[in-house]
Amino acid sequence: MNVSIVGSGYVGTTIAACFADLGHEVVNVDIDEDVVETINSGEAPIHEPGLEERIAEHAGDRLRATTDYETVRETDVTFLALPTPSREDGSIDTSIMEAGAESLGEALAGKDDHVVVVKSTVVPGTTDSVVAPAIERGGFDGATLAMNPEFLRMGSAVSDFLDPDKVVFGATSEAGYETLREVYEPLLADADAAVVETDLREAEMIKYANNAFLASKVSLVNDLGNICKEFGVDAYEVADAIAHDDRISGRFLRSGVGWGGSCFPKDVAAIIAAAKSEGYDPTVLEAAVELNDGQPERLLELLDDHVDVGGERVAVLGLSFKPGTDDIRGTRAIPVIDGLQERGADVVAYDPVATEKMAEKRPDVDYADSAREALDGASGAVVVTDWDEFGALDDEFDAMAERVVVDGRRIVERRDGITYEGLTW
Ligand SMILES: NC(=O)c1ccc[n+]([C@@H]2O[C@H](COP(=O)([O-])OP(=O)(O)OC[C@H]3O[C@@H](n4cnc5c(N)ncnc54)[C@H](O)[C@@H]3O)[C@@H](O)[C@H]2O)c1
Ligand SMILES: O=c1ccn([C@@H]2O[C@H](COP(=O)(O)OP(=O)(O)O[C@H]3O[C@H](CO)[C@@H](O)[C@H](O)[C@H]3O)[C@@H](O)[C@H]2O)c(=O)[nH]1
Repeated sequence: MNVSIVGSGYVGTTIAACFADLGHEVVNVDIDEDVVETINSGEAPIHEPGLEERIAEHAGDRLRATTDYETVRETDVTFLALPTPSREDGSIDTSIMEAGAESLGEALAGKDDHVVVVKSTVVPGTTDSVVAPAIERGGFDGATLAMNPEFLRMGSAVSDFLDPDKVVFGATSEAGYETLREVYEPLLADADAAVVETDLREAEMIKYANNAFLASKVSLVNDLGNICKEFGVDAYEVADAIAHDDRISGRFLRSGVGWGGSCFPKDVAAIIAAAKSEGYDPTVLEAAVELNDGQPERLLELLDDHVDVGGERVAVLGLSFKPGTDDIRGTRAIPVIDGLQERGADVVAYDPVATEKMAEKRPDVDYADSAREALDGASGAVVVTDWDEFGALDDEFDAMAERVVVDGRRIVERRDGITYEGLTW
């Protein structure tokens, strides 16, 4: 099939390269010329394992990128993979979606029909009441609308996309379902995935329910972990035991300093705001956010129990929101750094890949080139991200002025000679 994808970020580029790999002719449309050039030169505009090889193989052949929306006319179906950020009050900001949908409408004007699939995460009703009118404002009223939420994770985007546990097709007509079935046919032939066919609003809500459930699961395990800590109980032993109950499952059961990223904070905030706008207060989701917001301070209070950090050098190990990525959006490192600075500490931070991004955002922090350098002379260390290399730290701790380590991710090996505190164990 001829597939166009509007937006070449994490989602748009990943699905474009994967659809090309599955045999489709794919064009990526983006307003960013650098992104377009990068893809056309066979390189990946973002770092994801398996992406660069796929782009290198298909660019100039089954995969191309352009800033010219007119190209979508030659395709059978267009996926909108545009950002849906939060407004100040947490509600979804659809302005980028609307701008993209209007440009799409202009480009499609005069065509008989075209299937438009919303890939972005949008609150129930958006495809129908925001995207469709925007396409019409652009000048095209023949769109067959569909909604196909994406569940890939950063750091494993390609493998998550190619081997999903489910795919969700929301549509208003048989033509919409039929197109999605055809696009996904080569993927579903090899993957053991459930296919959920539903209406537009349900498809939109399934994405929020998925993220809200997982974020709340982590908040719940953090809540239980905080109780464990009060009783001197090891929350990880408890979690490993309850994980045997397949109604609970062992995934997303790692307690610690909380969840971040470009999706959980934004999406939980958006669905809370959407619920409130309809007059419903989602008590559990609000509590999940509150709990998450409190974990960095609990981490620092454990440090306070051992060191008065005012005027002291303190090492922050890990800056990305999770290992395997340089993404710092929603990272717990920011509230941890803020809390340390409020206490008058001299913060020195280290991350294997995210330092550059954090330095742009927070030039007020000192950055080290290695964990050893960050720990050198520090009167305390806090671990924010579970990078494997922190698990291998050993004599690096010997250079600390006071060997106090507070671990927010259960990654550092407890050892003789250091005062070790786990956040929930
Ligand atoms: N990042 C993830 O892990 C992930 C996973 C699942 C779902 N999602 C959802 O997918 C959507 C896209 O997220 P993302 O992370 O890929 O975004 P992103 O910010 O990485 O990329 C968006 C791209 O859209 C381009 N763009 C902006 N305006 C445009 C326009 N008018 N026309 C063409 N291109 C335009 C930008 O230049 C950018 O390259 C969001 O709704 C997000 O919530 C993201
Ligand atoms: O047991 C756990 C699991 C995760 N986390 C934290 O939760 C956050 C999110 O992690 P993860 O879900 O792996 O990262 P994302 O790449 O943000 O992926 C989420 O957000 C995407 C965008 O919507 C969805 O597509 C994915 O399905 C969903 O997992 C990170 O800060 C993790 O450190 C924990 O604290 N404990």
